[in-house]
Amino acid sequence: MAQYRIVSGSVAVISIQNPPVNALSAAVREGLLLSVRAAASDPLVRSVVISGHNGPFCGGADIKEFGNVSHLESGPHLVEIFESVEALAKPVVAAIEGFALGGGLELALACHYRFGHSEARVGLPEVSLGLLPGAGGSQRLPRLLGVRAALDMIVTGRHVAAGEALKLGLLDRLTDGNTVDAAVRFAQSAEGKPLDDRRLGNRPCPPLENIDAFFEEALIHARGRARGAAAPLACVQAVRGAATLPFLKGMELEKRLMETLMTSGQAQASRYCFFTERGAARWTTPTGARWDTCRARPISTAAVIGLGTMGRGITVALARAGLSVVAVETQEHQLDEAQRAVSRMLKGGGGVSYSADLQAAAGADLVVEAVFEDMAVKEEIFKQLSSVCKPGALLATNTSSLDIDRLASCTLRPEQVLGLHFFAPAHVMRLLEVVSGPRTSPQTVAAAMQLGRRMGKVSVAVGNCPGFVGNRMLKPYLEQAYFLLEEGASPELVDAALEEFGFPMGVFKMSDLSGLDIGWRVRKEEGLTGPGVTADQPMRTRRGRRYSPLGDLMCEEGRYGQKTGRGWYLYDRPGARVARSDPWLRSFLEEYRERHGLLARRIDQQEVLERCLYALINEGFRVLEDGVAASPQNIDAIYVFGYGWPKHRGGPMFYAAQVGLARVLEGLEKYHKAHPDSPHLQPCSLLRRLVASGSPPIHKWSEVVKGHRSQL
Ligand SMILES: CCCCCCCCCCCCCC(=O)CC(=O)SCCNC(=O)CCNC(=O)[C@H](O)C(C)(C)COP(=O)(O)OP(=O)(O)OC[C@H]1O[C@@H](n2cnc3c(N)ncnc32)[C@H](O)[C@@H]1OP(=O)(O)O
Ligand SMILES: NC(=O)C1=CN([C@@H]2O[C@H](COP(=O)(O)OP(=O)(O)OC[C@H]3O[C@@H](n4cnc5c(N)ncnc54)[C@H](O)[C@@H]3O)[C@@H](O)[C@H]2O)C=CC1
Repeated sequence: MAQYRIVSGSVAVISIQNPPVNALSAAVREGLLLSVRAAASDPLVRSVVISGHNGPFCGGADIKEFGNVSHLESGPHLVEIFESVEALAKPVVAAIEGFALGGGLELALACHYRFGHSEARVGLPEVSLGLLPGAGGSQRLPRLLGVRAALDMIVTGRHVAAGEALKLGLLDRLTDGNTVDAAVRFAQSAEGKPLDDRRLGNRPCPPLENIDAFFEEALIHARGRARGAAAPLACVQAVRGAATLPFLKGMELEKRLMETLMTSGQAQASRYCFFTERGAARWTTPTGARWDTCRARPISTAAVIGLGTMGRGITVALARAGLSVVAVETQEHQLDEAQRAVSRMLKGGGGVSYSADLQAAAGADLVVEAVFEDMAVKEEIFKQLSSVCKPGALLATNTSSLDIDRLASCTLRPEQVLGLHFFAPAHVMRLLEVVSGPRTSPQTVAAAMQLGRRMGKVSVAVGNCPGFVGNRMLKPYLEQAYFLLEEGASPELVDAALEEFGFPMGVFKMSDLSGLDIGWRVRKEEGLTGPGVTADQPMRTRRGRRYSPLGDLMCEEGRYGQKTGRGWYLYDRPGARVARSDPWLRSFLEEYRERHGLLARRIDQQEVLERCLYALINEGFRVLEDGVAASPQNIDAIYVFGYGWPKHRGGPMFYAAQVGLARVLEGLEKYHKAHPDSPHLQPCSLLRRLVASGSPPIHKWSEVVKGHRSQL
């Protein structure tokens, strides 16, 4: 799978052919090595150009091979191929169109010259797969760019646009025209010229002052950002090798580090996330409609109703995807403020017009409602939209908790009603839950999924139920965190355990950020709190289950979180972000425990993790059982891209499989026995059945789920 041809009499053009991204599979590696050898031995060949077939240069090593050692070991090794390329006595030019990523860029670094198309991008994104550039990239890039720039690229894994790559010296030349033709012309001009200096393996790394201090600091910085991931730290170690060791010794270090990473659970989890992200696009619905049989009607105009926190971000996301947007808001001051905020985010008008009148939505292909979380207000808007909007227009709500079916039934077009659950900030967060009810048509889902892709979102099709998938699973997680406070934990202890696990923020810091009042309002609507609710039942029980009123009591004290400068933590002023421990809270919790006869006990981090995460995972199994999510992979995509679940732990369902389903079941049984009034700790029947059927691998869970009532 590497094409070999001679052009212009003396230039061998080797073209990597493995659509869609020209990954370096075993067959490609075989073909590449044979071609390089052919070019070396053919006396007519005086120079070589390496390119990608039909566009992209190369998306790197074939990630599908990584899970299987025998696949990895079949065919020649990339390191060996790249050594042959670098050692060739004839100039080799990489002609980079589209992208050169991972092993693709490592191949280009082994070439003597790099030509890029002006719209190409290059990068070493292995770190996001739990790896490092293990085919010489960690050793050659620092020799070319210097340690600082190389370390930045390798530790962040960021894609670098051609213009920047030229400035960095990573690309030698750019062209707007045909890259291969330009590279061929250049290769001919380089024929016969000395190459020693062009071989990066021969070059020392550009010197760096205070090298030890530099790397110590780099390690601390990487550790601070890694949230427990091993790969970024290994990347720093490998680059340090490049800066301090001869090339071959550095290559040995790179190999050792790579072997450890490649066989790690973290790399397995990160790889799983890579495919999970892409797999979400292959959606299904309960009526049997599928992503590949259903055509989506294109959407080119949209209306957003309500320009508060969410509506502004949604407007920006839609405008950036190229839609023409009309933004509707009834409050004059909100409208003015939103207009300024949206323009700032879009750096100009960006195809957005504004109105205070719902009639402005009449011509839109899609309407996204983002007004207050109040059923009566939303019902009224959906009634109006049903008559105002043109036939065929889709009506979406961004509600995070209300019933989509109820909103659909307010309209004359229930098949065109759906939930588009964006996450805050909507123009930044990658996740979009596409929520369909029983009457939502497959074409509506298809159009929403296609739009999600245009916005660069990871869109996951889910069924309608309270909280959909993400928030539904969050509820038991939050609940256990509250219970732990009652039993003796502090917010600091709970948050530290979760942050050490890899969440960017513990549950209490997260509540302070999003606002405690949001949950309070929802609990009031559900009749769980509010005047008179506790008159005929104990303070810590609701509907026969354990209930913690801690969140309600905090709100009654006016402690809404960051917005009021006080919540589970203390902040310097309302709106400030730095959380400090609050002595008030400690006494508040002590008094609370005393009042309710609760004895504080020592709680360790393991209990925090097991109680919070197993309760969340248990709900995930229930979601699967109910058919609200089509697969465990979809649940994991929701958690990784919407809730900060660390990628190197794969997502909650993957994590459960990695921990062992029997262990999760055992843990839940233990905690449920200790807390029988907490139903979320009662293991669900799907988990029991999976364990009884021998804990099959995650991609086989659907066989056990089958037979259950499914909404998807
Ligand atoms: C005992 C054990 C011994 C261990 C020995 C250890 C030694 C091992 C030596 C191995 C050395 C390896 C060295 C190395 O440097 C490793 C790498 O190169 S890792 C790969 C790095 N590359 C990437 O991370 C790029 C990943 N891809 C992307 O970012 C995007 O796909 C891309 C920007 C290229 C294109 O984006 P887009 O156009 O949006 O398309 P999609 O993302 O939807 O992808 C389309 C399709 O292609 C699949 N795919 C993409 N990249 C790869 C790939 N590298 N390998 C395999 N397949 C890939 C993708 O999954 C999509 O297919 P689906 O079917 O939809 O999933
Ligand atoms: N804030 C968050 O983090 C998230 C919120 N959501 C959901 O998004 C929706 C909006 O939430 P926020 O943006 O936080 O609320 P918000 O209170 O910041 O904004 C709501 C806006 O709607 C406007 N509005 C009210 N009635 C209107 C009407 N009839 N016509 C036009 N505008 C009207 C209000 O003036 C206000 O500007 C809610 O359903 C919420 O549950 C979903 C995901 C996350």
